[in-house]
Amino acid sequence: MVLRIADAVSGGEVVPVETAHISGVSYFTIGEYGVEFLEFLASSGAKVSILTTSNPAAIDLSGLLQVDEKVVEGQSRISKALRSMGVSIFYTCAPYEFILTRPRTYHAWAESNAITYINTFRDSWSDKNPGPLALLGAIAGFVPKTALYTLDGRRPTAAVEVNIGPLGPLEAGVVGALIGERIGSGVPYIKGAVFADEESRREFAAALSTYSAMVFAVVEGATPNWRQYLELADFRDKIQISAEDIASYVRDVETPDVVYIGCPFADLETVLQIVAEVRGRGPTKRPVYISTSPGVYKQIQRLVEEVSGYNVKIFSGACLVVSPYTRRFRVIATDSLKAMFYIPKLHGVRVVPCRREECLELAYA
Ligand SMILES: C[C@@](O)(CCOP(=O)(O)O)CC(=O)O
Repeated sequence: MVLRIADAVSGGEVVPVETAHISGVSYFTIGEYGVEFLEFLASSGAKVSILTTSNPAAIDLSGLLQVDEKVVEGQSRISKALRSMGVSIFYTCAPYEFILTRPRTYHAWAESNAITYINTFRDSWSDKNPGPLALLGAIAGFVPKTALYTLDGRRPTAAVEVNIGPLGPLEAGVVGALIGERIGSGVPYIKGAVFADEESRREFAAALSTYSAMVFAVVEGATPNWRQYLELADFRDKIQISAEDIASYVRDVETPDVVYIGCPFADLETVLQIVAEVRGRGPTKRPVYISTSPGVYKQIQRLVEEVSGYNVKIFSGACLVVSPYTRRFRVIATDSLKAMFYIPKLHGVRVVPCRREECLELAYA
């Protein structure tokens, strides 16, 4: 099947890949037909031939997100099928946290934030493979050699100037979304962007690829080999992003029912910062939900228990984008542009943006 797809999209050429990461493994997003597809592959004896990880599921590791029995059952069928194919069911949207991909190595990843992260901040090469293709590629060990697996296909096409100072997670997300919306396709070459921390890099990568089809940007001074990319550049577009552009994106904040941090999954530092803040201030008035990766979660289990008494709910392996649990809320405040995009579409719940500090203020308001 991979060869047939390659005939259609890459002139029959394929590229061997070191790792795969599949998306579309939540019963909420793939439903019955998706489960049947996975069960069909598993029952045919298919096995992955490379390290393959999976995106978040509809249910978290400790059962904090209570969902219908039907979803529990569907999710467990998905896990069973994935496990029998040899997929590492370490449900995370941030596999780059523990798979330290090297520059100029090939990968078949399907989750757009993760692809954009490794392409942009590591110059590791992955195109956006649809979930089923990433899985088929994991079994075959190769995927179609589409443009992003070639140097020519990674040639920057748009010059972007961002002179705003260090970008925190919300600003980084807005910059990603604005570049995505204004350019739409091609490869942006970004000058002047400084990311305040790891969370900001994650939010930028997630927003760029949520608000456009782009999964690679060259960030001057940050992307490995950026000088070579600059030499190759063939700029057709030129845009500037200003502090005013960012301000106009972040509208007045409506009072939320809950605050949500962790789309993409929050890194350890972010979790620890929030924990320190609530330890100092005491229980929040509105619940704060934080999704993080199973790896981080396992390291901080004692803290998770401690802050649950402060109305802070840290969970892992699932997120509020792919879990139907989200539907019980009316308004969610978040610093994630990706959550802002998907939650209203998938769950019909309103989402308002806030900087991390403002989000916490809202939790205490
Ligand atoms: C809901 C989901 O499709 C989010 C969108 O992912 P992406 O940004 O298109 O990779 C993820 C998933 O189903 O695993």
